[in-house]
Amino acid sequence: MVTGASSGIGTALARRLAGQGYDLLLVARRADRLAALATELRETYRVGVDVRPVDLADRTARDALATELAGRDIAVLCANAGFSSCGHLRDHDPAQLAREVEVNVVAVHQLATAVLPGMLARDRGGILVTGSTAGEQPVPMAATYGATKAFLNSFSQALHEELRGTGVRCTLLAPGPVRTELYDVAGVPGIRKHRWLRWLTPDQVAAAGLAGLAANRREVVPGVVAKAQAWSGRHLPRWLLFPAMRRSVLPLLVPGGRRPEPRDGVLS
Ligand SMILES: NC(=O)C1=CN([C@@H]2O[C@H](COP(=O)(O)OP(=O)(O)OC[C@H]3O[C@@H](n4cnc5c(N)ncnc54)[C@H](OP(=O)(O)O)[C@@H]3O)[C@@H](O)[C@H]2O)C=CC1
Ligand SMILES: CC(=O)[C@H](N)C(=O)O
Repeated sequence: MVTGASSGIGTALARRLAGQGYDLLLVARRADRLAALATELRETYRVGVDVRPVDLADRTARDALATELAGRDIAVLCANAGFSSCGHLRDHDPAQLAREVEVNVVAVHQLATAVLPGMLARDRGGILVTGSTAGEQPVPMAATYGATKAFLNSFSQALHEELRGTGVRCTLLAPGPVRTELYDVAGVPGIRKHRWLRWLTPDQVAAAGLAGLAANRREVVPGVVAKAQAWSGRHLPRWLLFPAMRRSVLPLLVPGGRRPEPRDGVLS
């Protein structure tokens, strides 16, 4: 099962799993994209593909999905769907920020806890959680996003350790910059012009994540930039890290490309 299969890393995960012969259950909101991907995967790899067009921010729809999953033999859960709000927190609709928490955090937690008992009963299974290097430090201009990813990075690594000695595994996939629609959704498409971020493709990230899950690794941080982000997020004191972020990535996280000024308060 792959959430966020209609785009980016999720589509790449689905293609790679289909290539390994897995039947698939694809989840996202855009039914047309899921249907097109399902057709492609059935024709290319001769696997069975079901689609569930579900808004993971919708508790009722999510409950129904979780109930279905709890009753099915799910071999691999890729809890990947997510999105980011970028810019000042004060400029965002609180309801949309709450949806970000629902999709990025609550849905991942709910789906993982739904599949886990069945996996443990079969003593077999894998959960790949797409967190982020953004979870390794607070991220001004993406405050909600960074906090949701901090939850995922923590949760998935803790679960990895809890599952030691069982046939079930959990791996954190913590990418850095990946060339996907995430930045269009966040209103900062121009960030992709910045080549120094050494953008990875969704397929490179999906391949690394699935290889890490197969090897039962605690975490996978694909690429040089992501490794540098993760290291600095974990080890640099905030008084050094925040000024460095102000000079590098934070101005790129402002919708409309406006450079944040010191008078903006949170950045001064
Ligand atoms: N791109 C990057 O640089 C990085 C991305 N990540 C993470 O990777 C994951 C995948 O993102 P990425 O591929 O980059 O971005 P995309 O925007 O390309 O894909 C996001 C996916 O999440 C799905 N999604 C979003 N909101 C919902 C919702 N309410 N209900 C169901 N599905 C939803 C989208 O489907 P639909 O719109 O059809 O519902 C889409 O399939 C995310 O968790 C992201 O945080 C982590 C680090 C870096
Ligand atoms: C910009 C980034 O690298 C970050 N990992 C993200 O999650 O978007």
